[in-house]
Amino acid sequence: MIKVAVTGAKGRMGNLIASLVLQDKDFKLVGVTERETTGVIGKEFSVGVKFYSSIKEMPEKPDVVIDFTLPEATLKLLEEAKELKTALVIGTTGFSEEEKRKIEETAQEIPIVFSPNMSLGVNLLFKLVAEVTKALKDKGYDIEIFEIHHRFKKDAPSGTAMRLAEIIAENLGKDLSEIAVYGRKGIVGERKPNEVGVLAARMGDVVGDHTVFFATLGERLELTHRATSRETFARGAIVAAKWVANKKAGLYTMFDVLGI
Ligand SMILES: NC(=O)C1=CN([C@@H]2O[C@H](COP(=O)(O)OP(=O)(O)OC[C@H]3O[C@@H](n4cnc5c(N)ncnc54)[C@H](OP(=O)(O)O)[C@@H]3O)[C@@H](O)[C@H]2O)C=CC1
Ligand SMILES: O=C(O)C1=N[C@H](C(=O)O)C[C@H](O)C1
Repeated sequence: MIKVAVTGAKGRMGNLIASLVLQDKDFKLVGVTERETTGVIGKEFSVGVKFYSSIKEMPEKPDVVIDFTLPEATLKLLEEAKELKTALVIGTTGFSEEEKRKIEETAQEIPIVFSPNMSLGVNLLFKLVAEVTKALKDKGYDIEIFEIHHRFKKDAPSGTAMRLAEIIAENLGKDLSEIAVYGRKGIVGERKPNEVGVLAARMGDVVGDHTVFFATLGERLELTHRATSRETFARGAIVAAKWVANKKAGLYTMFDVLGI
């Protein structure tokens, strides 16, 4: 039985994941967290499972913590997980480069699965985009990334769009900070050959759409993934938690978990 804790359990992802953990016979949910100020600390999430403000307060030490919150909450969690020697599954997005380095450092001491998107479809999209970028490099194709998410999303562009941009830059042999263009306005001039546009829209209840365009004069290739339910991410996180529970320290992605 794997002991699991879920952070941000009042949130869209945290709530769904904690519910799936409760239904899974391989897991025991030992506690969930929320912000100290929410007024739920000490109250029951479900029968026998309480809200805590830290994983350190839980009556049983979790083997794995699943985290879909905010960067500031994840950074605090890194310290606590290091102290308790607990594995982590991090789905949170919106980290700065420095914050990502902190995750890498912590993974020298504990096993961490870190991925901006836990769905199989998006992880295949990552592979496809790498292949197509390599194949079209230096052949005059413009590459642009579009993403759409629900009106409640806090970070932009999405973590997935940023990962797509990194994959494209890696496969072009370029530094992303030198080629990324985040939106356009005014007399910006003609498009430069190596620009990679990253554009974010926010509307309604869109779960998560990502398209990468490869366009040249006379044709356009579009690779699109549309998530229609958050279960696709939540189920990916559950698979990752089972996978990482007995791994040695290291930084892993969903490629490792899914074996793709
Ligand atoms: N990797 C993936 O596959 C996916 C990643 N995500 C990412 O997951 C994250 C969460 O998304 P979503 O569930 O929609 O967001 P929500 O805002 O619905 O949920 C986040 C939850 O975390 C809580 N929280 C904030 N700070 C703390 C803290 N210090 N301790 C405990 N809980 C805290 C929030 O509370 P409060 O409301 O008070 O701030 C909220 O309940 C985002 O970064 C999103 O991009 C989302 C879907 C898939
Ligand atoms: O906030 C969301 O909802 C999502 N966030 C992730 C991201 O930023 O890439 C993944 C997914 O698209 C949903």
